[in-house]
This record gives sequence, C-alpha cells and structure tokens, in this order.
Amino acid sequence: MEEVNTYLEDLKNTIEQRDPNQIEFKEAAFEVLDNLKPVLERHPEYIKRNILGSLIEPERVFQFRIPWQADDGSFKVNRGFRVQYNSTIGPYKGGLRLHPSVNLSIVKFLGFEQIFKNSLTGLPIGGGKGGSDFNSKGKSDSEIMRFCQSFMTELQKYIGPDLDVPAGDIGVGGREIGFLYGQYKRLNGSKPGILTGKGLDYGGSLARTEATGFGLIYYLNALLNGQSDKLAGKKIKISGSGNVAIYALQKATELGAKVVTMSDSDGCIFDPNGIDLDVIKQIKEVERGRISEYVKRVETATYSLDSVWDLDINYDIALPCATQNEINEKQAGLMAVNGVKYVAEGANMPSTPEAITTYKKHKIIYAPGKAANAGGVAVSALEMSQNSERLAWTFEEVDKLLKNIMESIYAKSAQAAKEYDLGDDYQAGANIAGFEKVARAMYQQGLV
Ligand SMILES: NC(=O)C1=CN([C@@H]2O[C@H](COP(=O)(O)OP(=O)(O)OC[C@H]3O[C@@H](n4cnc5c(N)ncnc54)[C@H](O)[C@@H]3O)[C@@H](O)[C@H]2O)C=CC1
Ligand SMILES: O=C(O)CCC(=O)C(=O)O
Repeated sequence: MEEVNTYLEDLKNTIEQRDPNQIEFKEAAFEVLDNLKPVLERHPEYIKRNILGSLIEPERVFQFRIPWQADDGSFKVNRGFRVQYNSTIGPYKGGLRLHPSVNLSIVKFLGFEQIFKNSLTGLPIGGGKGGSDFNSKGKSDSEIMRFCQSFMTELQKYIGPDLDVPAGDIGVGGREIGFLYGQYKRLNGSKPGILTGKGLDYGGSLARTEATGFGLIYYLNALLNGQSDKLAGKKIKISGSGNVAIYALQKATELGAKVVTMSDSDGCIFDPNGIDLDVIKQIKEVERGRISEYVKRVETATYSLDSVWDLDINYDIALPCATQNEINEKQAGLMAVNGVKYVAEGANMPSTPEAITTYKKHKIIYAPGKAANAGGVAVSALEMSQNSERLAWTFEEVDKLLKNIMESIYAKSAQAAKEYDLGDDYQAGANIAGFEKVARAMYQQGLV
C-alpha cells in the first residue's frame, strides 16, 4: 500500500518536473494514475517493471512547421504535431485536430487518453494524436486545401498503414481528410490504409461519419439498461454542433429521447420541442454556418450567448460533445439542481476534475469520454480492416459491430468497477479495463 502510494507520487512528481506547464496533459495523466491504485496493489510486478513510467511518456513526438499561402498572397506558418504515444497493442491510432488552441499539452492529453480508449474497443490499435494551431474559421476551400497539402507533406514521413494511421477530430472532417489523402497519394502512391474517415468513393467505411455520435448513444443505452432505466422519453442537453453532436442528436431522437440544446463556440440554442436534425445538418454540414441561424428558421427556439451548461432548465441527461474542460464545478452543481441523472461524454475530457467530483457527490452517473466516445475510433479500425481485405461492408454490418463494441465497452467498465468494488464508478472502471490489457501486453513484451 505504502509502496503504491510512493510510486504514484514519484510518477506525478516526474510529470510535474518534466512538463510543469502542460495543464491538460497533467489533468488526464493524474486522473488515470489515481484510478489505477487498486490495480497496482494487486500487481506489484507492474511497479517493479515501471510499466506506468513507460506509459506516461510518449514513444515519439514530432513537432514541425507548416508553411502555406493565403488567398491574398501572404505567406503563413503554423505549427504541426504528431504524438505517437503507445504502440504496444497495435499501430498508433488517433485523430488530427485543427484549432487555434492546439499545443503539445493538448495533443499529449488526447494521445494519452487514446491509449485506454483504443484498448477498450478490443481492436488491435495503439494510441496517438496530432494536429495544428491552424484556424479554419473564415478560410476558403482553396486555403484549407493548401494548408492540408503542406501539413501532409511533412506528416507523410512519419505515418503508414502498419505504423500510424491518423483520422479526423475537431476541424478535420471529410473535406480535410480528402485533401490530406490526395497529397499523401501524390507523394507516395495509392495506400488507402494510411488514413481513416476517408470518402466512400476512395476507401472510406460506411457509418464512420455517424460512428462517434451513434456509439455514444449505444453506450448510453447500455448504461441505462444496467440501471433498469430507458432512453425513451428522456430530456437531453447536447453541447457542440459538429460531427459528434449531430449524430448523437440523430440516434437519441430516433430512440425516443428529446434533445433540447446545441451550441457552437459563439453561443447556444434551446428548442423545447426538440432540435430539428434536418435544420442543424443544413446549417452545419451544408452551409458551414453559425448555430444562431437556427432561431431564424425554427420559431420555437431561442438563442443565447451563454454556455449550454449555464441554461437553468430541468433535464435528465447531459451529453457534452464540444471540447475539453467545457464543464466546471459550478455548472456541474447546476446539473444536480436541474435533476440530471447521467453525464456521458462525446467530447474528450469535457468535464474538469472538480466537475467530476461534483457529479460523484450528487450521485450523477458519469461515463467518461474514453469509453463513451470510442465508437469513432472503433469504426476507424473497421475501416482499416476493410482496406486490408479490399472490401466494403454494408452500413448495417458496420453499425451492428459498432453497437456490439459499445455494449462490450460498457460491460468491461462495469465488470472492472465490480471486480474492484467501486460501485457505479465507470470512470475508474474504464481506466482500469483499458489499462489492464495494455499493461499485460507491455509486461509480456519486456523492456518497453
Ligand atoms: N470526430 C470524432 O470521431 C471524435 C471526436 N471526439 C471529440 O468530440 C469533440 C467534438 O469533435 P467533433 O465533433 O469531431 O469536432 P467538430 O469540429 O465537428 O465540432 C466541434 C464542435 O465543438 C464546438 N466547439 C469547439 N470549441 C469550442 C469551444 N471552445 N466552446 C464551445 N464549443 C466549441 C464547435 O463549434 C463545433 O460545434 C472533441 O472533443 C473531439 O476530440 C471524440 C471521439 C471521436
Ligand atoms: O478515428 C480515429 O482514428 C480517431 C478518433 C479520435 O480522434 C478520438 O477517438 O478522439
């Protein structure tokens, strides 16, 4: 017991000394270390081999410049990253994020989380993540294309179908993946297994677009079943209005729930009748417009500049689908007052540590992103399988596998929580179940 505490404290001190300013990375790493205490008590061999010392340090980090030319002729330079975090159970796998906030801390936290998430899917994929501080807002298609071409000109040196397979994340959807793939192919020839989230005309998988949002609702459904509860009739708040949020809205509505909010980085909408999926898709996927447009088209809706999490209405389920640390302690407290019973994260790490403590204090059942949003990367791995066998599966086949995977992630997390006597702590359950597979494999592979 004392040995475990000392070991974990030493690891935290190492992180603190090496990367004192990496706020998001420290948040993600400390959470996992705290949750793994009971596992280390059962497995002193992991301490002896210093498995966690290896796990917290990325295998490799690339940082590079991305020069590109704007439409007005000016020359711009952005910063690009790829963190190859852990390849113990398969090639590095994880998305690319384009957002002005991107820095090494954010890419490292995302890559670290990806290790456990990918392990939970049961598929042979390691953890990685990348991105750039490029701001897509207001850029023309030509500017996006030139940026993506320059990004890939450097990134292609480090990736490969059996080495590292990037995909989308915030700011990277079908358009960007197409430009990135086109540039890879110009430099190296056709190799569909190099990226996932590709267009259906050149090696993409059916249901990858829907996978993260649908998967979140499949996970939520399994969680509710486990509580002898059901989704039909529930009132839901969703934040964000991007890929994850839109397909969570679609599946939740299909299954009889009512989603009453969505947002973007400017503000949020509240529609007591339930958000209209077609209107949102038209504004966000076709016009690439702002969410404030919604209230011009749907008269029952209101728009406000507040965060979704500050709207004081009664509801049952919170699905944060925007970005990291979007829910603070006060907003989590308001959830308790508003009668919320469940939080399931579509985004990566959207709840601050204080918000999570507040959920637990008020017995709000909490499903962490690394379990609940694993559907996207799971279908990416299925896209890799289809590319390898040069076949394309039907939407129904992929969707069925996705549902099975999400139900098994819930079951594994619940089983780990039960085994360690942690009640409904699905955060610890996910961290433990995700870790155990990677730790066993690291141990078996010797010096890692
Ligand atoms: N796309 C995928 O397959 C997966 C995405 N995720 C996570 O889901 C979250 C959303 O990603 P996507 O939907 O893919 O991105 P997206 O680019 O399609 O949409 C992002 C959404 O978040 C909103 N947003 C971004 N920053 C914000 C801020 N500071 N405040 C309020 N809203 C903000 C944007 O307005 C947009 O609605 C991210 O945390 C991402 O890491 C997790 C697993 C897989
Ligand atoms: O599909 C993928 O490979 C990556 C998805 C992703 O970035 C994530 O799970 O956060």
